[in-house]
Amino acid sequence: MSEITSSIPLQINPDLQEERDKASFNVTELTHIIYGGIEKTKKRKRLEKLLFSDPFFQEYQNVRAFGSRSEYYAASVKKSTKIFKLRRQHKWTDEEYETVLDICHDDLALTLHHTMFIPALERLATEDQKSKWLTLAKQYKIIGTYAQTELGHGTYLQGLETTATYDPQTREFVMNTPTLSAMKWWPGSLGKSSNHALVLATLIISGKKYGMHPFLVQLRSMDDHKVLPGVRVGDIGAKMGGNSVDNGYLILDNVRIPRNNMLMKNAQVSPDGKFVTRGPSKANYATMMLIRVQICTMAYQVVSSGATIGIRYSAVRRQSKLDPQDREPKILEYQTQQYKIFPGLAMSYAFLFASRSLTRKYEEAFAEIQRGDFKSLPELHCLSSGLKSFCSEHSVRQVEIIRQSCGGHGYLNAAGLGMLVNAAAPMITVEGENTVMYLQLARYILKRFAGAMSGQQLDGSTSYLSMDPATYVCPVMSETDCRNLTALCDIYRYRSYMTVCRVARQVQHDMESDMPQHVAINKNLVDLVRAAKAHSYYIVVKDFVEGVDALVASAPVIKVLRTLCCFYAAHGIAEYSGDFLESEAVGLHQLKWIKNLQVSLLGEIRPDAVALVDAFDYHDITLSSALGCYDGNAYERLFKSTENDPMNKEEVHPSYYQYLKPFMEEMNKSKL
Ligand SMILES: CCCCCCCC/C=C\CCCCCCCCCCCCC/C=C/C(=O)SCCNC(=O)CCNC(=O)[C@H](O)C(C)(C)COP(=O)(O)OP(=O)(O)OC[C@H]1O[C@@H](n2cnc3c(N)ncnc32)[C@H](O)[C@@H]1OP(=O)(O)O
Ligand SMILES: Cc1cc2nc3c(=O)[nH]c(=O)nc-3n(C[C@H](O)[C@H](O)[C@H](O)COP(=O)(O)OP(=O)(O)OC[C@H]3O[C@@H](n4cnc5c(N)ncnc54)[C@H](O)[C@@H]3O)c2cc1C
Repeated sequence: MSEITSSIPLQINPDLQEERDKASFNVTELTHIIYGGIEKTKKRKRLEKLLFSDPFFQEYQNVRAFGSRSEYYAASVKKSTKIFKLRRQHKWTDEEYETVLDICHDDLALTLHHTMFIPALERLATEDQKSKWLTLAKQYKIIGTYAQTELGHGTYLQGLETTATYDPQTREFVMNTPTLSAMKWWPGSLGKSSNHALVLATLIISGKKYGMHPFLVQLRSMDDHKVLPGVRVGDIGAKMGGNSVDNGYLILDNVRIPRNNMLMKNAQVSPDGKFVTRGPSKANYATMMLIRVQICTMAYQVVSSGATIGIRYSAVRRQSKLDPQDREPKILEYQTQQYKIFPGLAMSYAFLFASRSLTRKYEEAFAEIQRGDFKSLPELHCLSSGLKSFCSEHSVRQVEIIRQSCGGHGYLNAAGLGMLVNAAAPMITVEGENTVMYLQLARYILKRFAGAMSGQQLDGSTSYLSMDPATYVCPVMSETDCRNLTALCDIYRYRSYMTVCRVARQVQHDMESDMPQHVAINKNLVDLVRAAKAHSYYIVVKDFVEGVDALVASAPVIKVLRTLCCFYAAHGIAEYSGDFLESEAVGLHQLKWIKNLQVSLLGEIRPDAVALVDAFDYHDITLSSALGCYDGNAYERLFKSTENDPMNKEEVHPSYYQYLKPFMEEMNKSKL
């Protein structure tokens, strides 16, 4: 009788325990640093316990893995309502609620209500409107979404075709999506869940257009959820990932809403149809900026989740031979495996520090904006656009590399990596497609560079553009200098400077050659994006170096983070060596030393790899991965996961009786 069972051993896989025993630092200390202190770690643990003591969260994993789209959506609505109820019951603060979203990896059907609808009301509504709509939204008496993108336009907001035409006779707006391409298309939680939507539409008064403004539109009856007259709404179909969310379409046909349903914090329409605006013209774009900042944090969560799975699995998987006399090694011993996974590990910590720094800047600027001071807005818009693009692009790419590094098992849903890649992929597109956002940053950098050239003293993230390039000497003079974090940061800064300088001069040259500005810009778009990427890379490295330098922690924790930071910077130089050489930020000697360092750091990180991902402290249910579980019993968990597979419900699948049996009978009878 076979001894193979699907029970999970109670003990930790010894291969994983061995890794934990040899860590050079205290994992709990690093966990507290990651979560902002011991109290926050404790609070998160309390919330995890509260959530995951409910068996529903375990069952939810099965529906997600094996249910139909409709079952998955229904389970996710249930999950959303459970969490909303708990939020009210326990009077969670916004911060506690954010923590719950992180713990759940946020695949909530009703996610848009909290991530965009409420923040948009907070930013775009007047105090009077807030006391009505925001209160209702926070009490879940209305459920809403943010409906901006249309079938024909997502990026180019001036091209949006939805109209809100003011009728002074009735003091109402008449909402229309007049063409096929005007229908709203994509908004999350729109198709089936929301009964209200914040619709972004072009305001028209007496035939004149006044730009894009937000309008609160009721879509469904509050009694029976039926769609209201003049409204057509539905789900846009299955996606690559994120299928718990009902991204929807919306057609509006002469839907009338009261004048007060235009959110009027930034612009007002008086009862007699006078338009008045205050603040900058882009004030209505505020919600998008908030989410761009949050996407950087999500990118950290995505890549750190991927690194946790990849590293734990690589520590328990044994394959092939290194020493012919020895047993098969853990695949984590292979230098190539480290080379595939450790960049994601280092990136996790880089993005942790960068997203923290960006969030702090956002909060400071937001407080100023609330006081009517908009001076930080352009810098924040460009910084958040660049970092949103950089962090999403790099994290999604890195998690896919980690998925591949797990061999065949990485391809199984039970590994959790495919789902992670597919769920995270839209970070590249949402809240401004990455190329477009990089170009927003490039436009800002070019202006700042021109300012610096004309003698302006720059401040903020672009202050380095006033440097005198003639004073630059590569700060790496010897192989040991390569470990100097400030020197590595200087190399990134100079590479960015030169990349910006080159494209700025090229654009200027093209325009002086009588090329129209838009032609000159389009001719240089690739290099403009390159400049924005170089600037973003510099900012991330700088934030990482400064974050580690400012840390108050034990020597072993600082040492391991400095090693990771050094690896992150060295790896980037090696990976984009062409750019660094071309900009003369490094010479061939320095490049060789840095590449040597990059590879030798793999061996230095290796003994702490498991401890460094343990420090992220992800709950098994959060990670949702047979390969990445804390106990390292990957094979048992893979086998266990097959129990829930509906394919294994019956010994003989119904398709046998329907198709295979008659086919076999026919074949057996055949004389051919
Ligand atoms: C959701 C929570 C999740 C939590 C996760 C927790 C854990 C996760 C871990 C693991 C699990 C895996 C899952 C991962 C999660 C992945 C989830 C992904 C889904 C998230 C769902 C999000 C919902 C998405 C919502 C949306 O997408 S809403 C729609 C967003 N749309 C856009 O962003 C449109 C982009 N376009 C624009 O912003 C603009 O049109 C433009 C391109 C910037 C140009 O603007 P335009 O007005 O047309 O241009 P100009 O007139 O030329 O003006 C330019 C001028 O304005 C300045 N400007 C532009 N924008 C701003 C601004 N926002 N603020 C300030 N200034 C601005 C610009 O700089 C120019 O200035 P100058 O003229 O001075 O140069
Ligand atoms: C999962 C998901 C959830 C979403 N949720 C919401 C939501 O809740 N609410 C909402 O309103 N929207 C939502 N969206 C829509 C999203 O905001 C848009 O898809 C996004 O802004 C990109 O716009 P687009 O689709 O028009 O892309 P396009 O602009 O059509 O991009 C296509 C290509 O054209 C290029 N391009 C476009 N313009 C330029 C330019 N000026 N210069 C150079 N290249 C350019 C882009 O780089 C890209 O390669 C969601 C989308 C997804 C995928």
